[in-house]
Amino acid sequence: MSHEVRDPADIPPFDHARAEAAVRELLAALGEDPDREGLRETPARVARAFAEVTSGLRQRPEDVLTTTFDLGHDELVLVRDIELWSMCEHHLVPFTGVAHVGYIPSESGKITGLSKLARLVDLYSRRPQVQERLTTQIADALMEILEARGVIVVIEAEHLCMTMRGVKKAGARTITSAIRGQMHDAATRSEAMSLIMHGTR
Ligand SMILES: Nc1nc2c(ncn2[C@@H]2O[C@H](COP(=O)(O)OP(=O)(O)OP(=O)(O)O)[C@@H](O)[C@H]2O)c(=O)[nH]1
Ligand SMILES: [Zn+2]
Repeated sequence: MSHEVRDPADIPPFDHARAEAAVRELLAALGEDPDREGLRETPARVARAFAEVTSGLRQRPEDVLTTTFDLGHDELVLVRDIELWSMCEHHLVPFTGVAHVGYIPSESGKITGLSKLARLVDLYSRRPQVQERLTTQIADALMEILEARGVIVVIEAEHLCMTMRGVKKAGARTITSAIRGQMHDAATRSEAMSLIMHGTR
């Protein structure tokens, strides 16, 4: 059993017909009549919805972190409270919360557009995920593509698999973090963590 994440180039196109057939089969397994009026279009709708929320499987971070400029800015850049919706790979139900993404640019000051950080969060969120992997993938992409000297990613999310079913602990929030490079420096990390927790107020 491989835990390797597959390269987007090796992932076949989304198979709408197969997804529809599977949803139809699931409805039948529930004891529902997939041909009753309210459900007739459901397999096609669910297939489209899944195509959308897994579209990140076929995207590469390089495609998103396109706009980079050398501004010569080599100090911390941090975007807080990036809304995220992902899907837990264990139950295929959503987890939702916020990501805080900060990086210390390369020596030359290679930076990216701020919206690209949110696009990166979206890209990795739109895959069957676990929160830990989502967190590290964002951090690793920034280190690699921006050649950042340091990165911090903190994600705080609520998993519907823990609230709507199972242990049913509404409000329980899971916090994960990934720290890379110079962000390991105690003073830098504590500055970033304080900005994440309190902003500048
Ligand atoms: N580490 C980690 N666990 C997750 C994530 N999303 C869901 N899980 C957990 O995955 C586990 C799957 O456990 P199983 O015992 O196989 O599944 P289950 O019988 O449905 O478990 P319960 O949720 O406890 O009812 C559960 O404990 C979930 O809370 C995630 O992003 N990271
Ligand atoms: Zn789950």
